[in-house]
Amino acid sequence: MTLRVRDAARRFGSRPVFDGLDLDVPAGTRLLLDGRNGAGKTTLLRCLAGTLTFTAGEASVAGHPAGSAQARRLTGVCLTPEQGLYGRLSGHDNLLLAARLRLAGPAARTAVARLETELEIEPFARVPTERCSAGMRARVTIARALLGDPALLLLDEPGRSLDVHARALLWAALDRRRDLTCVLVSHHPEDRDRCDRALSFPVHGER
Ligand SMILES: Nc1ncnc2c1ncn2[C@@H]1O[C@H](COP(=O)(O)OP(=O)(O)OP(=O)(O)O)[C@@H](O)[C@H]1O
Repeated sequence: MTLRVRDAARRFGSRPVFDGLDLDVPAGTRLLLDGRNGAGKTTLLRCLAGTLTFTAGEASVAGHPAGSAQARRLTGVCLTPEQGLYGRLSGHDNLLLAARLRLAGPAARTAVARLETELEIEPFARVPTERCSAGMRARVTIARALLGDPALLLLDEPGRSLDVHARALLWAALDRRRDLTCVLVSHHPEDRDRCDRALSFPVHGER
């Protein structure tokens, strides 16, 4: 089981966002999170990525507690597609920097080159990301999340800034990685058909 969540809850102050959440997501499954604005989708992704903790309950990635070093190594994260990049560095250098945290020198360069080709980043790969458009930065951020062949990919509205062609590139990249477990937030109706399951927010388990 790539992702397992047990009786998980998150609240902000006294306000519950979700509770009683149980999930079992096998390898290769695509799980869509949907629901209205503010319902808690991003909060769950952040808890799974380990940048936020659950108030109660627990989650694991391939048996490792979410947020642990082992789980983070297995998790590709793209929570803010246009952000989280070093603006003065090019997309290529951002990718290389991230790749070197996961892979040895030559393997890092090879992985970056492959993803630049796959997501057609080469035309703008050497431009500082602060001078790139939102869609260009989103493509670099998605490539960064795919570095090192993660077991779990967390995507928060990846199509927000992508044009039709870039959206097709993203889905083709996911199709090529059939063992990759993907949890994504999307408000695009066609993305529902590309996923195996959906979880609708708000989520409040049985009490
Ligand atoms: N750091 C925070 N402090 C307090 N409340 C927060 C914090 N982060 C999120 N919230 C609240 O938690 C709720 C869920 O937010 P979240 O971002 O998870 O929603 P979402 O389903 O992803 O929404 P959207 O579709 O608009 O992206 C919202 O009411 C939001 O105001």
